[in-house]
Amino acid sequence: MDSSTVDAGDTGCVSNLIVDEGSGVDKCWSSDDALESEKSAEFLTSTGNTSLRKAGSFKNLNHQSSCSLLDELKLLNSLTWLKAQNKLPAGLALHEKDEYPQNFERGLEDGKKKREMGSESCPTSGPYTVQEENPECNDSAQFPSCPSKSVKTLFPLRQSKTLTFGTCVTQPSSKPRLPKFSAKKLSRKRDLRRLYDDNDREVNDVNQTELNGGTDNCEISEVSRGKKCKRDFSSNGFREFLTRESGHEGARKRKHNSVGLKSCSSQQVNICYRKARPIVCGKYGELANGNLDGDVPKPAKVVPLSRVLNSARRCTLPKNCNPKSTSRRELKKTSPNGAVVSSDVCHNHTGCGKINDTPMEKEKKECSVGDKKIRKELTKLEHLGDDQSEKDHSKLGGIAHAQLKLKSKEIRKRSIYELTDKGKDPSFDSSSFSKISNCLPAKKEGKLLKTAEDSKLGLCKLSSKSSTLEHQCHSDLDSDAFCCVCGSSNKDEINNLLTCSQCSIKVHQACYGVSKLPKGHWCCRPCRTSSKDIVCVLCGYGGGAMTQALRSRTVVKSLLRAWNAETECMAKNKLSSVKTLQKDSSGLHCSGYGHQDNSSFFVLQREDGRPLVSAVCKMGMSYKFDVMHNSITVGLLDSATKQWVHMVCGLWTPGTRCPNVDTMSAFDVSGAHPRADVVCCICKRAGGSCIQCRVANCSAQFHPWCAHQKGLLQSELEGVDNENIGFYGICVLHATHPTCESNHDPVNTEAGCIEEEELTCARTEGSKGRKRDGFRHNYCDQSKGNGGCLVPQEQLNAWVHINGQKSSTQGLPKLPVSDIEHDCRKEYARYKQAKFWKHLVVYKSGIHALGLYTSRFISRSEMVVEYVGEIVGLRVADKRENEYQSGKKLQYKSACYFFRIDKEHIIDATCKGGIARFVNHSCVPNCVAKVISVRNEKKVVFFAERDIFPGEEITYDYHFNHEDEGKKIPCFCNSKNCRRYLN
Ligand SMILES: C[S@@+](CC[C@H](N)C(=O)[O-])C[C@H]1O[C@@H](n2cnc3c(N)ncnc32)[C@H](O)[C@@H]1O
Repeated sequence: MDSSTVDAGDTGCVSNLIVDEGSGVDKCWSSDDALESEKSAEFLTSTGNTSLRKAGSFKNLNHQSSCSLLDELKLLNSLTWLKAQNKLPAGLALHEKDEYPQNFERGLEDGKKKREMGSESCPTSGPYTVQEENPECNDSAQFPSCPSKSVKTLFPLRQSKTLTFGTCVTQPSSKPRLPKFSAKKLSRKRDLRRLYDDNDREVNDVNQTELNGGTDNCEISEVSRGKKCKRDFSSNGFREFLTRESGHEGARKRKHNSVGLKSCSSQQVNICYRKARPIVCGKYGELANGNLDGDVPKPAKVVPLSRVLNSARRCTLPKNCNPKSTSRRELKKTSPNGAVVSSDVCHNHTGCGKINDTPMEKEKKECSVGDKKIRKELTKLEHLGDDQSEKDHSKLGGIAHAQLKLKSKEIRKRSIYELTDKGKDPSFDSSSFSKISNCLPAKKEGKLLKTAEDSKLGLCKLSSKSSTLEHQCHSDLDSDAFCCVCGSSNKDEINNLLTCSQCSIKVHQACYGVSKLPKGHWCCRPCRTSSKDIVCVLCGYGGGAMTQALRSRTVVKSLLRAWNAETECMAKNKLSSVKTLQKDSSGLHCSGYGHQDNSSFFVLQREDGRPLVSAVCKMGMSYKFDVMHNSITVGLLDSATKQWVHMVCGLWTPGTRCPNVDTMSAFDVSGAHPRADVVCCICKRAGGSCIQCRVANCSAQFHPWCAHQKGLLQSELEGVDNENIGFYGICVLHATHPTCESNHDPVNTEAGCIEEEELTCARTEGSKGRKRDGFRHNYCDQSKGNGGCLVPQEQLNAWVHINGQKSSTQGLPKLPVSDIEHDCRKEYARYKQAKFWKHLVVYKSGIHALGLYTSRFISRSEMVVEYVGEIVGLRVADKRENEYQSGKKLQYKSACYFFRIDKEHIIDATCKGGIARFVNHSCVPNCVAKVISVRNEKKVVFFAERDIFPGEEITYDYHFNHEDEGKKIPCFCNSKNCRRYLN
């Protein structure tokens, strides 16, 4: 049992402390232990990571907070001394009762004795003592980080918390008299405040414990005074100092401040009152005064949020701005000088072309400088071969070409956006589709257009516009050079973008399995084999990069069945129409039904004898005949005909395999299970292999190929060691309106819930609620039929193989890092750099007790906040949960601050945590929580699911496990589609 004392240094927040459980002995250890360099330490500090350190490793402590505390104390001490010497600076008064308390040491001694007698420690006298920055510390002996002895002589600014076996036991401070300064001399206070620099607010401990300890909540303070009061309230001395400074007026104001929602006077800019913390009482969490010692509660003086927002940085929407047109991309575009500026700054530019005020300008500068810095840092990392580096990605092939893919992704995002907007617009035509169909070879574009001519949504229609559209498609193709598989235009010497000399499609070597750069012309496989009119056996569409399909009989049959179902339908109901159509279709005649393996279909023949299969699509009430002549129909009569599959369909369709990992020259599609009755929600055609939208409860199904056209495909690294890649698709609706209610599919509801719950969720009330523990480590089983699939190992091998070959000369092989993962990390770095948490405020919530609000515009997919707290194992979490439930602290009983990050770990933000602990649940949230990995550390990060406007409360879906009646927690999210219960 190690009796090391650990210290919370840094800036007040003991975030992501890792409290592990061992063989009966809980250990606290620091994630900083894993730090390899000073730089990493800095990074962690700036990112608000744990500051716990084992005893003996305090060398690495960030002295910032202990120094600022020290400085404060020194200052007070000095003032006392100065007063004794009659040398107090002019204008500064120090009353006797405010002087440095001489009884402090006695208080310390008392406290120490008590602890020695075991009265305040955990019965098991845990081996570690965790000192929070924020809680008051009354024992300098537990402050090994304080370099100066003077700490020992300081008055009890803090109340310490002993964390033993995962238990927090509050040690009441020996409350000595605290210094009180003249109310007039606020300038001195400013000096003092300077000691508390405008540091990372998120990393401030927002511990809202101590009903009687009176720790203020820095975020609450911020509500009323914006930035001014937000700094380290870890020091009660400082608070007291400020409080008393305000003199009688402060006292008067305190009367109106009993709930403590607002601890800053609205008039006295720099004053924060020391208040009892608000607590959440009762089952539904009514706010109550934290002071339970008989004070008559006074009504809270609640400052209107509008005022808070006004006093916070101004990020108001320009009047003429259309909220819908605020995607980051667009905002960036509208920046008048063309500079890349952060979204909130750009926001002011949107439609207005001017910046409102100087702070905004400053912010803009900060942000763009921040952006630059991040970019620089990332570039540096990339050059250094960091695992996030783009170069490594590119080594792995087009799929992993994150940096430039980002560009292409953004283009896609915009395209989706435009599509959606236009989709709503009756004037929408397929031009948007053509814009994003840039991977279609010019030659084959027309083919796709033809085959999709009857679709109602998105696909180009052969109409009077068709020539224009095709022309547009072609010109898009001319200007862009994107890989047909991954969508990236990136290329490098080891992964070239090849162009087929015949059909002009472009593919990365790695995406198509071309390990050697061909000398001279290169041809794709269908062109090499002179295959004409080929269509993919999985989706029925032509165009794009294809490879051979093996064992395709079943899928072909299914496709034909789907087509034929429509034909049959027509035959039964509209036979006369068929005849009419036949007559109308020059050069065609019907050879009647064909039968093959119990499935029947029309076989139509041209006059020259070439076989055709008819397909009929509904077009309103009439039927239209669409005759196709393609590799599938030809294959009906000639079994030697080669069948083909899109690389994209091969990769994204569950059940396919790639037997030849060297060349990816073929996919075995026999494992795919197309359903003839499933209609693709993008092209509206039945048949082919569809995947389901990855959003839980969404029953939308679509062909991977159709989704690819719209940039709706996603791939992510998964598994504990990122050993798997999950392939997903998202429907247009959820890509553009993530919060939209899904089509409720009763068949898939349960599965959807399981998946969603296992994604990222707050822990349920009660440990036995962890029915389905675990983050999605392995999608193999769960994802089937739910939109996701794991790529078979062979396919992965293909990528790794080609990379391996290259990397033997070019560097270490690395698994591809998905775009999303890369983007998340990049976004995380950007967020930290720009300190975006500064725009978040804690304020009374309409949903429950306190909530987190934004005072700036946050565009969709931006990082909003990180959920920080102590990382504990399940056993510790269970123990704590019991303690919280049975303890005195009411707010712990009624609110859950646990967030499960994976099978074994939970972030407990109950006692120590960041502002994300105030994020309430909503059934229609504006954020989504994701677990991302930053330097091998798991982080829980909230990303905006849609644009969030200043003044909106931040919410996410808790995904609590379902509980039986009686244990249900009513939901007060007030959303239209509220599920009524949290669990
Ligand atoms: C992490 S806390 C959220 C912050 C909390 N409002 C506070 O003031 O500390 C989570 C708890 O808030 C409450 N809560 C959050 N969202 C809620 C909702 N939509 N309806 C009812 N209670 C909610 C639940 O008691 C839940 O256990």
